[in-house]
Amino acid sequence: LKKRESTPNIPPGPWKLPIIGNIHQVLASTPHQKLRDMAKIYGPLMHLQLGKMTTTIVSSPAYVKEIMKTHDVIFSSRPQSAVFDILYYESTGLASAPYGNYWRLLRKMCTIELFTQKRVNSFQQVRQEELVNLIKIIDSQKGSPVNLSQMVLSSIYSITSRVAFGKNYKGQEEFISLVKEEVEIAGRELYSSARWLQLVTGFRAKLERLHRQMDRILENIIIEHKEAKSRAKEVQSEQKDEDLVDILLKFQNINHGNKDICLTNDNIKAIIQDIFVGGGDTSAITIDWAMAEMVRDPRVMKKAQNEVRRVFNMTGNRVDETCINELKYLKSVVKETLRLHPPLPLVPRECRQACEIRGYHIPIKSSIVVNVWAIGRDPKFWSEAERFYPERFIDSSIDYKGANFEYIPFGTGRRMCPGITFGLINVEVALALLLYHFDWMLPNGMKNEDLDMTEQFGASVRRKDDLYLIPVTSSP
Ligand code: HEM
Repeated sequence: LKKRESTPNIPPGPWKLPIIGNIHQVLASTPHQKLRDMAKIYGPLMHLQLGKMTTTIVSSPAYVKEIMKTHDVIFSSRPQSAVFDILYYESTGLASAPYGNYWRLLRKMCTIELFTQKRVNSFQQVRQEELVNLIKIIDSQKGSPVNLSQMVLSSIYSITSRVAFGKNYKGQEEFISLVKEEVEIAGRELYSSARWLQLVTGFRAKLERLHRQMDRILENIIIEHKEAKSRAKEVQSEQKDEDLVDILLKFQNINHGNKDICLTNDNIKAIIQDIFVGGGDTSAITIDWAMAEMVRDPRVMKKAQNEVRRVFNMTGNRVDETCINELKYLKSVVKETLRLHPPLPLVPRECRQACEIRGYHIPIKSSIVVNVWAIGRDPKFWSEAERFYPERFIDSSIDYKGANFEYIPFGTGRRMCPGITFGLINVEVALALLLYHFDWMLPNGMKNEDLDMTEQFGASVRRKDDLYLIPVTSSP
C-alpha cells in the first residue's frame, strides 16, 4: 500500500509488453494517425513506453499551451537520437542541440543573420531564376503528364543549394541525393528507437555510412569557400554575393562583431544540414499537398487562379514577389494545406526537469511528442475538420506565430521553426507561378475526387504517390 501511494501519477496509456513496451502499438504506416486514434481512448495526455524511452503524447491545444508556453523552458530540449548524434555531429545543429548556451547562441545567430526578412529578400533573384526554370521545363512538356512532385522537389533543393552554397557548386546533385536519403532514413528512427534494434537492423551502420559521405562533401564545400575568400582578399576584389556558408564562416572568426560564438567546421556542417533537411522537403511537400487538394476541388483551384491572374496581369504578366501579399486567397490555401498536412506532424521535445502537468507526473529526460496533425483536425476546434476549405482563414486572426495552439504547423515556443519566412515565400511564389501559367488536369481521364490522398510517413509526411498532372498552357 505504501508503495502505491508513492507511485507517481503518470498519464493514462495502453498496456505494455516487457522490453518493447508500446512499440508494437505504434508500428503503423502512419503513426500520427494511430496515435490520434489511441488518444481518443486514453486522452490528450497519453503515456507510452517506446523501448526504454518514456514518452508522453500531447494531442490537445490546452496541453500544448501548458507544455510549450507555461512550462516552455522545461520542454525546450530535443530527445536524444541516433540520427542527431551521428548525422549532426553529436547534436550540434540548431534543430538537434540540447537546450542551453550553445543552442541559444545558434538561435540568436539564425534570427539576426541567417533567416531575417532582409536575407530572405536578398535571395529573390535565385528564387525567380529557379522557379522560372521550372515553369520552362513544365511548358516544354505541356499536354502530357509531368511528375510535378519530383520537379518541384528538385527546384526547391536547387534554390536551397544556391542560397546555401552559391551558384556554381559542382557536387550539388550528389549532395541533394544524400539529403533525400537522410530524410528517408530519419523517418525510420521511430521504429528503431532501442539501441539494440538499431544495431540488429543495421540502422546505425547506415547512418554512419551516410555521415561519412555527407562529411566529405561538406568539408570540400567549406574548403572551397575559404579558398575563394582568401583569393578575393589577395586580389582585393569585392567578394561575390554572400551565401549562407560565407555567413556561417564569419562566425569562425573570433574578431567578428558577435564575439559570443565561434563555430567549428563541424558545427557549420550540422547547421547546413538543418537548412536542407528542415527547409527543403517541408516546403516541397507543402506545394505538393496544396496542388493535390486544389486538383481535388476545382472550385478552390479556379478561385486561386483567378486571384493570381488578376494580380499578375497588372504587373506586366510576370509573377512579381513584391505583390505576393495581395494574394489573400492563395495564402489561405497554404494555411489550410498546413492545417491538414503539416509536413512535420509529430514534434519531439524532451523534458529537462521532472514536473507535473495538471496533476500528471512527467519524468526528467522523458520524451514529449506533440501530435500537430491530430490537433489540426480535431472537430472540437475546427468545423468540418476534414474538409479542405481555405475560406476558414479569410478574415481569421489565426496565424503561424504559434499563439493559437490549435494551429501549430511551425511549432510554438522557444524552439518553433526559425525558417518560416524562408519556407513560406518559396511555397507561395512557386504556387503562384504554377497557377498563373497553367491549367491542370489529371491524366487518364481520372476524376478529381478520385485522386488518392494516402499519406506516407517519414522524417516528413508526403503523399504516398507522386503527383502526375497534365499542364495546359493558360498564360504565356
Ligand atoms: C513549410 C515549411 C516548414 C515547416 C512546416 C516547418 C516546420 C517546423 C516545425 C514543426 C519545427 C519544430 C518546432 C518546434 O519544436 O516547436 C521546425 C523547426 C525547425 N525548422 Fe522548420 N519548417 C519549415 C521550413 C523551414 C525552413 C525553410 C528552414 C530553414 C531554412 C527551417 C529550419 C528549421 C530549424 C533549424 C528548426 C529547429 C529549430 C530549433 O530547434 O531551435 N524550417 N520547423
